[in-house]
Amino acid sequence: MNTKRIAIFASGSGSNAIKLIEHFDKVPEINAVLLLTNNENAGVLEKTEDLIDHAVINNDGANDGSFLTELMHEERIDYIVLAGYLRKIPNELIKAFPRQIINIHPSLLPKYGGKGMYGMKVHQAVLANKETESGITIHLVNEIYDEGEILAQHKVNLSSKDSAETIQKKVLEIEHKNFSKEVENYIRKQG
Ligand SMILES: Nc1nc2c(c(=O)[nH]1)N[C@@H](CN(C=O)c1ccc(C(=O)N[C@@H](CCC(=O)O)C(=O)O)cc1)CN2
Ligand SMILES: NCC(=O)N[C@@H]1O[C@H](COP(=O)([O-])[O-])[C@@H](O)[C@H]1O
Repeated sequence: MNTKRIAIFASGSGSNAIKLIEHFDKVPEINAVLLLTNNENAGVLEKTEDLIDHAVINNDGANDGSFLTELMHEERIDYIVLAGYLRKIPNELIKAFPRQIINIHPSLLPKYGGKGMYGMKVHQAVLANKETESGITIHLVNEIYDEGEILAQHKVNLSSKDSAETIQKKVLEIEHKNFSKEVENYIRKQG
């Protein structure tokens, strides 16, 4: 496999982005080369300033498919990995990178997905419905939030003692454990 270049998109604290960067530091054929965020105050920026190049865009840029496509081509990006990125990926970028944009969602899709379902909102909804399990979904990105082809799911058990915060903690734990490897496996499978 020729060396593949990954861009990571994140909007928040970036714990998954950091795990991805650390993981691919040890994978010679796959390089995480760019971190893009739509949030100039994102915690991920400070935490990764010495680890990876940054692209900070505003929400107009986040909505501009041709701008994002041009930027990804300029950086010779092969795969885009969304790690807590909260803006809709424009259709033009999806068309320019078919089956090359991967997202992680903190629930067992199709439950608890779609517009408005992100971060703690997901775990609050899971709690409110007294679910006995939750988990993560790693999927390809299409034009509709959280409806792309599912690549992998991993579950966690919940009890009546759980709060939204403890659910979030359990889910983050399996994200950190599984996301990087699932991304690596998928990229290797594409050759
Ligand atoms: N075209 C796609 N773009 C994105 C997808 C996708 O599947 N297709 N996944 C999301 C990530 N995500 C869930 O995994 C998600 C993120 C954000 C939202 C949402 O409702 N966002 C708000 C804006 C929030 C903000 O900017 O603060 C909104 O659109 O009103 C839903 C799901 C990434 N992009
Ligand atoms: N729908 C998208 C969504 O909710 N993504 C979720 O945002 C969190 C980002 O945490 P991080 O910034 O610490 O990686 C993660 O739990 C991720 O699954």
